[in-house]
Amino acid sequence: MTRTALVTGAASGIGRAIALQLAKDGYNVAITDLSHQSELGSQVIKEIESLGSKGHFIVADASKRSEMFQAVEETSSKFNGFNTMINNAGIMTAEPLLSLDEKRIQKTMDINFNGVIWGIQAAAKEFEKLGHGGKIINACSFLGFNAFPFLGIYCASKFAVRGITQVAAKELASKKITVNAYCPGMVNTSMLANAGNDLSKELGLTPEQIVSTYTKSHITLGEIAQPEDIANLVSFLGDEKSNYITGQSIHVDGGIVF
Ligand SMILES: NC(=O)c1ccc[n+]([C@@H]2O[C@H](COP(=O)([O-])OP(=O)(O)OC[C@H]3O[C@@H](n4cnc5c(N)ncnc54)[C@H](O)[C@@H]3O)[C@@H](O)[C@H]2O)c1
Repeated sequence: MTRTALVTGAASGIGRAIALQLAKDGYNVAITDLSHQSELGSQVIKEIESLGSKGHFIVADASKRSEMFQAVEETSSKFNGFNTMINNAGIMTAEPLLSLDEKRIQKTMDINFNGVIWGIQAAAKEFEKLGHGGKIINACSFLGFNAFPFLGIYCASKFAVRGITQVAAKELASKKITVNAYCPGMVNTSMLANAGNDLSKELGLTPEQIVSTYTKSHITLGEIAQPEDIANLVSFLGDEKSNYITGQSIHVDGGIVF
């Protein structure tokens, strides 16, 4: 039977690469993103279809519980099944700790952390309704293990994703659901470009200098990742070859050493 996946925040970046990889793997792929990304989302669906798979774009805000439940239900009914949930949507927040305000903390946690919880809840309930287990895969980061100055709330949100991934794996094991996370390092997406711009003033370096300095000093393989590098790990975590892996937050970062 054809497997079905839902990937959140997949109109661009790592989510798009995951959606395309899963299409190559033969999945039906639904993707979500925010309404202003609809055009890009529709393009991703065309790319999925050109790979011979079925795609479906859903406008849904990952930080809204009801929209995540609706997106999962829509995916399941559209493709008559549902096996794999990828909680990918996330935002970067660069701000000195001492000037972080409630709004920025709330927004970052709402998307990066609460969004993962809504995705876990919605997927687990749907798997249960369908009478089988499934796979849940969350976006963490090397910053779910390491502190980086001026990225405090982003780091905290990713430490939290790592924690909830372990808890969810324990709570959902009896339902035959595995829960894991991918932890990219620096990946060539708009998020990295924006982070470079935002950190430029704080670190006194140009965005290009930030990336090249940290690449040289911290990345064993000496280069940043492409989104496809992350998608390859997610492809494995979605496959039955990874059935005995759960609760893990797995590095895919070119060997980042802090
Ligand atoms: N790029 C990196 O270097 C890097 C490193 C480690 C972890 N990550 C994580 O990987 C994930 C993807 O990152 P990326 O680099 O592709 O980011 P990106 O900014 O390039 O793309 C993120 C996508 O998510 C969408 N999105 C944002 N908020 C959303 C919301 N509330 N609901 C639905 N969609 C939303 C955006 O519109 C965009 O299409 C994120 O969780 C990020 O924290 C990225």
